[in-house]
Amino acid sequence: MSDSFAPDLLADQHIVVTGGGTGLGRAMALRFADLGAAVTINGRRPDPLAETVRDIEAAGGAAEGIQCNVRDYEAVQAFFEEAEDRQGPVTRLVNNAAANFLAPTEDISPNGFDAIVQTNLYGSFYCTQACGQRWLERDAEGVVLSIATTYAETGSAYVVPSAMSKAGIVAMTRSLAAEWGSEGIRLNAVAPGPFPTEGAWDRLVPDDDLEQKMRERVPVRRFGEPEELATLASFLLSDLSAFMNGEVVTFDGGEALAAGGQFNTFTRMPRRQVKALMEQMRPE
Ligand SMILES: CCCCC/C=C/C(=O)SCCNC(=O)CCNC(=O)[C@H](O)C(C)(C)COP(=O)(O)OP(=O)(O)OC[C@H]1O[C@@H](n2cnc3c(N)ncnc32)[C@H](O)[C@@H]1OP(=O)(O)O
Ligand SMILES: NC(=O)C1=CN([C@@H]2O[C@H](COP(=O)(O)OP(=O)(O)OC[C@H]3O[C@@H](n4cnc5c(N)ncnc54)[C@H](OP(=O)(O)O)[C@@H]3O)[C@@H](O)[C@H]2O)C=CC1
Repeated sequence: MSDSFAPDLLADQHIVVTGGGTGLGRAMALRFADLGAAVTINGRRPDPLAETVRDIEAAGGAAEGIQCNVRDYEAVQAFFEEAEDRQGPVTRLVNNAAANFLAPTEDISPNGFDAIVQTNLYGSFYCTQACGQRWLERDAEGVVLSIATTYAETGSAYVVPSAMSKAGIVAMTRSLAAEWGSEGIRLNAVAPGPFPTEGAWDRLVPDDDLEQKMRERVPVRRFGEPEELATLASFLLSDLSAFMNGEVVTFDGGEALAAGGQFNTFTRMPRRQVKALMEQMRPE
């Protein structure tokens, strides 16, 4: 994808992308490597990791894939040791790995709740803390970018463990932006709207009809493209955004805002019809 970033925007960076073998994580890993970064990705399944590493290397980039379950504190410690042994000090972190499913809240088992919250919230904390400890010890600057959701702010029916854990990630981002900012460590988050990845769609979009309804909720009448998110993430990890700290950037084609406006449903009607209705209501 062409963009106007300098081709070496992320040179000299070693960027960890959790869950970087698939979906949005993969798109970010590919872009970061294209902009000169050494990239280390993790995840539980070896095949997506190997495929993404292969694709990055084929494009001339540097990448390593290391299996890791971010729910496991010891595994996260071992992952960062291994990542730094292979490609040197980690300088940037993207908390992207996540778990989610649609479920009536009254039916969620303790294990189901744990699977989501431990991946999203604990996993992001373990990785962020591991990086923060290293950067503080080394007196090194660093940047953490976490992938949240728009419903971290509003809440959402049927994805309660995800909403709870993403809200926790936003709280971590804002808290550590204050705590570590003076040490040269910045933390920001992106709150994406719908991006049709296999991982999300298999678990969250039951059929074509609902997919169409989801699309119509977005004012720009389309879903996001992973490459668009990768472009924003590249900016947020680079020094171009050096003054941005503790921010949550909504990236959803206007979907979340539109959901709240009292009269936004009029935008689903043909504009000519809306104008006629409004004309009728004007006083003589
Ligand atoms: C479109 C707008 C987007 C909105 C925002 C999107 C946010 C996202 O996060 S999209 C990313 C989606 N990607 C993933 O979720 C990838 C990772 N997911 C998984 O690995 C699984 O889906 C997982 C979350 C279920 C975890 O898998 P695993 O660790 O292998 O665990 P188990 O299969 O053993 O299940 C654990 C536990 O959870 C219960 N469970 C699984 N699926 C459901 C379900 N659909 N409804 C209710 N409960 C479910 C399962 O039964 C287990 O509980 P117990 O039976 O009590 O042991
Ligand atoms: N797609 C969308 O519409 C939206 C996505 N998001 C967020 O974007 C991010 C990426 O999602 P997306 O690309 O769509 O979905 P994916 O399912 O493709 O991505 C999730 C990734 O996380 C990895 N992962 C899951 N559990 C663990 C674990 N315990 N340890 C390590 N890695 C794990 C998965 O690999 P593996 O299973 O091999 O471990 C997978 O690579 C997530 O944070 C999601 O919440 C937010 C809003 C909207």
